[in-house]
Amino acid sequence: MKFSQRLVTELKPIWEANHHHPFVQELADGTLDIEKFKFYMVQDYVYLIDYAKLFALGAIKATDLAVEGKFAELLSETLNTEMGLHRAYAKEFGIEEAELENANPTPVTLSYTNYMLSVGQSGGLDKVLVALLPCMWSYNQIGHLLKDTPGAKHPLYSNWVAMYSDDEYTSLTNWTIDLLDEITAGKSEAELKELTEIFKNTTRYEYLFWDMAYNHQDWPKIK
Ligand SMILES: Cc1ncc(C[n+]2csc(CCO)c2C)c(N)n1
Repeated sequence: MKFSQRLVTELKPIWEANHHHPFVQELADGTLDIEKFKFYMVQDYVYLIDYAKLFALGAIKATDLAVEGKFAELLSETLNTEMGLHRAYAKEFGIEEAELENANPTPVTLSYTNYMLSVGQSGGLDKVLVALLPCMWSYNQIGHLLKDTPGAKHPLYSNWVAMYSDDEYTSLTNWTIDLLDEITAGKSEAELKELTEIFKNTTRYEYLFWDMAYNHQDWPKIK
């Protein structure tokens, strides 16, 4: 069995919880409170600044030129296309670019990005991939799930849905899944277990990220 299939089977309940989170459901219905979406956008921008560095780590750990080039493409895609969407939203909300860039990460954002970067730095390409994949893969799935919902026609949320259900993004996600399957073929059960644990953690962080945004979870206000 391909490693990616094993991940889907083992982590199905967490994937489903992510897809059914009220933030995602209300985005689909087009009923999501705009203040929650704004809070999410700012945190996601700060998140992406660090997340993009995982693609740079992928390029560092790549053992052939084609893979190194693809990670460079993913890095550029994130910094320009994906974060471009966030900058456009921020402009619409009257949030300055500097404010976006200098926003304070919440405990969940900080913990999620630090976890991925520390795992990515500590191992080989396999660890970089399991750390970064739930993020790409789950958004691509959510993008497709939301494609035919009221959210896809919502004046504000339609661009978000279009971005994550886009064919180019789907093919980048599939390329990453295939690469993981390729480099994990023949690994021992102990190695696969360790990789599954990392994948599980970042999948759970995805849930926490929706939850943080939905509930505006931030640092305690202590003067
Ligand atoms: C918390 C969080 N998780 C996943 C994504 C989605 N995402 C991040 S990088 C990337 C690859 C292409 O740029 C994708 C799809 C997000 N934005 N925020």
